[in-house]
Amino acid sequence: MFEKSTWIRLPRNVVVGHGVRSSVVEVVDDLHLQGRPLLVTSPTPREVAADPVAADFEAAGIDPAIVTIETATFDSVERVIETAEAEEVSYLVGVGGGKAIDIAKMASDHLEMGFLSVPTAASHDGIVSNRGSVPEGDTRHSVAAEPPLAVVADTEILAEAPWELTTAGCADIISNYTAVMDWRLATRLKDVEYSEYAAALSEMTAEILVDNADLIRPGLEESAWVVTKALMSSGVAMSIADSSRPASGAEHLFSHQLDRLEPNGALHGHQVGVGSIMTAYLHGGEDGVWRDIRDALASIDAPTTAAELGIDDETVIEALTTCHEIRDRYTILGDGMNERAAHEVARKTGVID
Ligand SMILES: NC(=O)C1=CN([C@@H]2O[C@H](COP(=O)(O)OP(=O)(O)OC[C@H]3O[C@@H](n4cnc5c(N)ncnc54)[C@H](O)[C@@H]3O)[C@@H](O)[C@H]2O)C=CC1
Ligand SMILES: O=C(CO)COP(=O)(O)O
Ligand SMILES: [Zn+2]
Repeated sequence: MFEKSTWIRLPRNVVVGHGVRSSVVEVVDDLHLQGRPLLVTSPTPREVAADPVAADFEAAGIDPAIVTIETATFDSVERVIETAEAEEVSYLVGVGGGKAIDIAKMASDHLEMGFLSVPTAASHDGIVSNRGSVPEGDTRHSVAAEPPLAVVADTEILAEAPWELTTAGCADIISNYTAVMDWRLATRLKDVEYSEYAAALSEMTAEILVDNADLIRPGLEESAWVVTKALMSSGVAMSIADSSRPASGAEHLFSHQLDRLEPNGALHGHQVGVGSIMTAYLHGGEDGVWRDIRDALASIDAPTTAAELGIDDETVIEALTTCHEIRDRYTILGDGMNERAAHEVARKTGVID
């Protein structure tokens, strides 16, 4: 008997384009959401977009509450939940980079409330996904969370954000190549659940981005458009898989470990990009696709070395040799690299000197 079932949760409205920030209230109306919103944001995105969105709500006769978080932690999720309860809000709007959006989606999951995603940076592929990513102690959780009811991505805001945020988003997408390699390996060796559709979508997204790399240039609003569409497509792949597997493999474990070792390190996307160069080497050796990944990253101004990340060589080696312990996710790192092997891959790929 065929007993398989799946439940894919995706946004109902996706609004992307120039000036669409001012459509948030209209989108709320289209979704028939009633009552007060709670805007969940972080300091800079608050100035850039959350305060203007709050003003749009006020102009429409809706009184929004607002909470500013600084970190992507369970404490922040707790603070947002407490604020939502105290302010008696009916739905949440995450306004910011990956951290604010992750916190909003996890809090709305707990509160059983709808949530809208309003990215202010094209820096990560959590804009649409139904996952949150949060560190706790020695580990990094990939938490099931509420997917957004709607995404409102204003390309004018995204294009005006610092350029490195956009290149980080590109690198987060390029890292899908190695994430999918790890996923297929884990399926073959450990029989982990696998979706050919999600894997294909994730790879195709990376491919389209790389093919359009010449359109990705600072100051071009079209770049924000190309990158944002890729970030959404990658997020949909995660939602189809109901796992971050299509977009997160060993290169993400490496980045998550760097976050622990060097809390003021580089952007998430930049770290996973450099990780991806090295894990591609581990998968394919000298003749594998690691050079293509490195060149694709370089072509969109993303870092390809530890020095460009601003992280010292020793920390890279420590992260490589310990990051398999971050979570129970089988990857090309297996049960861990030893120090000599880590030096070898980091040197051969030019990540360290
Ligand atoms: N849930 C998921 O599926 C995914 C989650 N993530 C998570 O997202 C986080 C990384 O996202 P990021 O956006 O890199 O981090 P972030 O949210 O810390 O943003 C990076 C910086 O950009 C600033 N910023 C944002 N918009 C700006 C604007 N318009 N102008 C000027 N500054 C602006 C922020 O204030 C912050 O300082 C990590 O915690 C990562 O684990 C990443 C990918 C997928
Ligand atoms: O960053 C992600 C995908 O780009 C997902 O994060 P996790 O590695 O925590 O699942
Ligand atoms: Zn990522």
